[in-house]
Amino acid sequence: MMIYSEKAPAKINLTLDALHKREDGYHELEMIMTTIDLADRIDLVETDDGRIHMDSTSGLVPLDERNLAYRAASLLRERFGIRQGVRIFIHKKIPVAAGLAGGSSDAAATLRGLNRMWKLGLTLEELVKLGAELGSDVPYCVQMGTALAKGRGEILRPLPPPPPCWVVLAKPPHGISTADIFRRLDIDRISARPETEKMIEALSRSDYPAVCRLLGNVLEEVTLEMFPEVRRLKERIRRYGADGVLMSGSGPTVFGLVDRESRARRIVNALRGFCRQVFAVRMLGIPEELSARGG
Ligand SMILES: C[C@](O)(CO)[C@H](O)COP(=O)(O)OP(=O)(O)OC[C@H]1O[C@@H](n2ccc(N)nc2=O)[C@H](O)[C@@H]1O
Ligand SMILES: Nc1ncnc2c1ncn2[C@@H]1O[C@H](COP(=O)(O)OP(=O)(O)OP(=O)(O)O)[C@@H](O)[C@H]1O
Repeated sequence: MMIYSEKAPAKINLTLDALHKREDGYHELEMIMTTIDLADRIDLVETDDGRIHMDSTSGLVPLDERNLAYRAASLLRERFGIRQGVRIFIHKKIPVAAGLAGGSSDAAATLRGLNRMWKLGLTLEELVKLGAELGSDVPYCVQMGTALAKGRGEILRPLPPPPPCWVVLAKPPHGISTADIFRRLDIDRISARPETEKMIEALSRSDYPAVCRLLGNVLEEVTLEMFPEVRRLKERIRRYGADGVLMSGSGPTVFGLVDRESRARRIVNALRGFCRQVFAVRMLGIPEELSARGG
């Protein structure tokens, strides 16, 4: 029995800007995302019953067609007339409904893995296009690394990786509905927008202080207003010594950037009493680090 394993890493937003609301109800976005060393693992095994089976170490993810990984498999089966079935096992490490693109990354890893298993011969570009049919974050998750994403998230431009540093993440206990946060966003009342171009320049110079200073996310105001504990968590991470702090995606996960592992560990220990899900991980913005399969 052959197992096809794929690593499904989480992302964080270094910037997130919403330019306007579109006719299709989605928001025109401009955001910089980078991959971090916090990952699910997807194991795929072929079955001959022509069905999609799902299982997971987490009780928090749906195990039917509501799961984005299920939908990824279903999309490939229909589009390419595949008869075989598949058993998808998700080893869940990424917190659910956290703003870290966990479900999207699982779907992207499923696309990559099934492309190998079913020998579809699809290029990364073709997989990115298929990913766009599944969700706004899926195209980026197919590609991984550091990228500027525009449109709904499907127009991608690779960027240089962030300077080497540590990321401390804290996820408050409740999950957040992305749709809910976008619904409450008032585009005309955004008080501070990230300077996307300057962030791109900072990445090109590998300028760590500038990257920390330029972190920005227009959804933060909305989420912080709704959940004061997320604001307090953010303040705490800064107080404990992070060089830059931001909420990722629509939240509620908040992250801090730190230049040394010892400082990252210290912040994690200080946060433990306030938050159950705390992690210190490295950025994975470099392509060689991402090409290692499995995990
Ligand atoms: C906030 C981010 O996480 C940033 O990375 C993503 O843009 C959200 O990505 P996602 O969870 O894959 O999003 P989807 O499942 O496509 O959309 C969830 C909901 O978010 C809102 N949404 C999402 C993306 C976008 N560009 N504009 C939107 O308004 C829509 O109401 C949509 O119904
Ligand atoms: N494979 C999956 N892993 C986690 N959640 C999934 C998965 N498939 C579907 N879901 C559903 O999607 C919802 C959002 O979960 P997810 O962890 O992807 O959120 P997120 O990290 O906020 O995503 P994003 O940053 O892309 O908005 C969950 O409430 C869950 O019911």
